[in-house]
Amino acid sequence: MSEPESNDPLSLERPRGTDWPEILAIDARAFALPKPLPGDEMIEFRNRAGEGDTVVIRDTASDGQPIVAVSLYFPVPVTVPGGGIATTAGLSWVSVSATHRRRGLLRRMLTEQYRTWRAHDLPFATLTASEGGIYERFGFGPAAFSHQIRVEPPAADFRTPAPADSRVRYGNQEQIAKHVPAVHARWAAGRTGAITRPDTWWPSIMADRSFRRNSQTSGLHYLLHADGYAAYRIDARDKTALVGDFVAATPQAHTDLWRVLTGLDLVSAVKASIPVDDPLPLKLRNARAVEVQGRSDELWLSILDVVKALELRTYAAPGDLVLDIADGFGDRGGRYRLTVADDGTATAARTDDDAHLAIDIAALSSLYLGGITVRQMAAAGRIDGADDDVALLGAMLAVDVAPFSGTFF
Ligand SMILES: CC(=O)SCCNC(=O)CCNC(=O)[C@H](O)C(C)(C)COP(=O)(O)OP(=O)(O)OC[C@H]1O[C@@H](n2cnc3c(N)ncnc32)[C@H](O)[C@@H]1OP(=O)(O)O
Repeated sequence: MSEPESNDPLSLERPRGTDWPEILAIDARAFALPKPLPGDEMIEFRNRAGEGDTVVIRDTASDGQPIVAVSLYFPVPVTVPGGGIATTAGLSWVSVSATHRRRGLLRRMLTEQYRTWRAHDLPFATLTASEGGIYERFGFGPAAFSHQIRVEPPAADFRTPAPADSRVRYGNQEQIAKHVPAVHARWAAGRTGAITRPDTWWPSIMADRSFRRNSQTSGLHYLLHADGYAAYRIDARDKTALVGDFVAATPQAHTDLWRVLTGLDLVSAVKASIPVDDPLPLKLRNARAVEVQGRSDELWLSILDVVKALELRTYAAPGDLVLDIADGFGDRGGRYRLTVADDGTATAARTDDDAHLAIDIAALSSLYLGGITVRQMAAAGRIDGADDDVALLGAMLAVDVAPFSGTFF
């Protein structure tokens, strides 16, 4: 679709094949990166982008009609409470030229992307955010979180004795290619909030493309375990091991892999991003050996189709509530009845009945995976209703595992 308006030189369009080098250049500039992706990386990226939809805004009044903004989404599978895997619209590469910022171009692109998502019946949109203040106005809320940790190997004293065999081996290329995507998919299917990486993402990850590292770091070392893997690189400047991926489908794999990582000789510290409820500190005699240096919002979520989204997950307690949802951006606002049966499955429907609770779509999206509790949200004044109804919604939405996505996109 192309929509040049009569006197508006800024035209929202789908890109032409020849636009991609310019799109990548705009993106690198907007994200303050040193340079755009070269040859092979551009092709891999285009293959990913081709699975969704890209929009650009062209300044038709300028010489050469430069592209001044870009936004795209690709399908991103996310595991929801109960184990279902939902295809979400993964918004990414959102860039507006410094010359055209704060003139509504992001809003215009998102309005078009939102229209496309609704036309494709997608239940959610997701993103990883560059800044925390941008996306709530469009109905996104932070929904999964991670801890950035630092462990000094000598301080990591496991409560259990080391086995005679570590059960972990460094993998060669062939072993990595065979094992890693399969065990990642197995792990992701069992972890709320996890992203199952589409096939088109793996070539770039396996090739360890330049944008994934800097000139001071080694390539990725893959530690393989029957039920997991860890991929880390060494930063030569301070001899730290930077864990890029840590995937353990069983508690034993988690212990075995961490034991090897925290046993790396000549390494000053191991740094990783882990779920906020990761058991690693509890496996050590001194939990403070795992120093939490930061907490990030990993994955943002926006419920696009309230009925579909509410019915996709399962719930921890039965109940019946009418939610009055506010939406300042899209078409999601209104009252919905959520009814959860004894087996934890739900039905949802629009209703004219009186509401028990009022909440906006971004706050509900933040609660959806269980990364923020209803009690926290209510304490922040972002749910309105009687205490009993707040408590009931809290019991219904409760999860026993903190959501963790494990993939930046
Ligand atoms: C999913 C991702 O890709 S995250 C990456 C986002 N991109 C980047 O960070 C790259 C660098 N930044 C940019 O390219 C641009 O500054 C963007 C994309 C963040 C914003 O684009 P703009 O065209 O300037 O935004 P636009 O003018 O449409 O603003 C829309 C609204 O968001 C607000 N907004 C825009 N940027 C920000 C920000 N950084 N922080 C807070 N609010 C913001 C505006 O005030 C406006 O609010 P309103 O409509 O409610 O009054």
